[in-house]
Amino acid sequence: MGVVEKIKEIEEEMARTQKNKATEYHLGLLKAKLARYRAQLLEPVGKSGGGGTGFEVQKSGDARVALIGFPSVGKSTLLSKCTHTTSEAAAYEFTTLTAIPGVLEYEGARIQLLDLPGIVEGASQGRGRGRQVVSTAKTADLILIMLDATKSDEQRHLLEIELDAVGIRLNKKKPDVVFKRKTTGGITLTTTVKLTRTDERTIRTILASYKLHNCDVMIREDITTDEFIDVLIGTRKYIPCIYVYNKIDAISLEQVDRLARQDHTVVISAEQDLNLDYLIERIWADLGLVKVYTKKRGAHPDLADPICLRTGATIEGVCNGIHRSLTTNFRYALVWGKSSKFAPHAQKVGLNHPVQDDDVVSIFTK
Ligand SMILES: Nc1nc2c(ncn2[C@@H]2O[C@H](COP(=O)(O)OP(=O)(O)OP(=O)(O)O)[C@@H](O)[C@H]2O)c(=O)[nH]1
Ligand SMILES: [K+]
Ligand SMILES: [Mg+2]
Repeated sequence: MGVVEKIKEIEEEMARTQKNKATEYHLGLLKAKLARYRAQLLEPVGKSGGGGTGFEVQKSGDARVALIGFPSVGKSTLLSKCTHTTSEAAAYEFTTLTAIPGVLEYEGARIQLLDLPGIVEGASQGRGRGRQVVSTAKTADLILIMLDATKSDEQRHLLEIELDAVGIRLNKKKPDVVFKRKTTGGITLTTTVKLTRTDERTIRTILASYKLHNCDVMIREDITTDEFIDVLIGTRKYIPCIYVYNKIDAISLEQVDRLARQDHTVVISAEQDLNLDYLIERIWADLGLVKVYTKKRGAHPDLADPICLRTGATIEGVCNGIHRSLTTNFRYALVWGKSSKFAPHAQKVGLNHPVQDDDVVSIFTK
């Protein structure tokens, strides 16, 4: 039996099994099995297969945002509106056949916006170019799931399933679980909270099914069985996502209102230029970018031209944001703001010092 059939068999068994306390443990086992087979499905077949790889577009700018959606929802129209790049848009499906990058400039940030081919149901299982598209989504710092507001709401769920199947977890934090493999000593399982959505027996069964007989597991959050499996698999990507409903010019105000009230959702019309400024604001906010102001010795900080960096960026990033040569000639930096441990006074720091939003930085060179 091939992997696809095995997956189908497990899914059928799971559908047949009633969900209750008595079956929780058996279902956990099935889920673990399912996750293993799914992972196999995504492994590249042979050397030339490359099933798991995305499009080869160089990352550039401060962050990457990927446009994911069914054909003809308006992805290319949006790219052409928000960037200086033109991506062909047309009324027929699969107009876009490859990844097209554009640059979105906002608040001193240069954000790479990636237009991608439309995907169909089953994309993650290798149908069409879909697998390449969902693999590219994995490289994004933010995913825009683009939906046609005139079409049924089911599209949203179908896309989530495709992204979930390649290990992308949307708008979720990594589960707070510490997992350490060991060579001996058996399993030490500690929990710092009461587990209400899974239980120790299920966790132990899953560990056994992965042949993990020696490890430390510390669970610090009320996780589900699925989340525990994600931790074991370890390659999950936790990516923020905005659901973008396009073509609101073609639906009633009541419908627009209903869509706009959903979480993580922005409603737009790419063609009619409706609400695009708000979408860009939301993209910037959800990327969690950090703005840093530079200051020359004896002068006031330059508030007009901040440097934009990713959360977690360091002084080295600030240097590169000003000029490449600064890193080579770097002596030390002074920082004022949240990242200074002597705030409100400055701290003298090196290249590895992480900066925070609204910091002011002075660089001193040789
Ligand atoms: N009514 C309306 N139509 C739109 C809007 N945005 C795009 N369209 C139309 O939708 C069709 C598809 O647009 P595209 O930008 O090619 O869509 P796409 O998602 O890139 O399509 P593929 O590349 O084929 O996947 C075109 O006929 C556009 O004119 C909008 O805001 N309102
Ligand atoms: K199209
Ligand atoms: Mg397109």
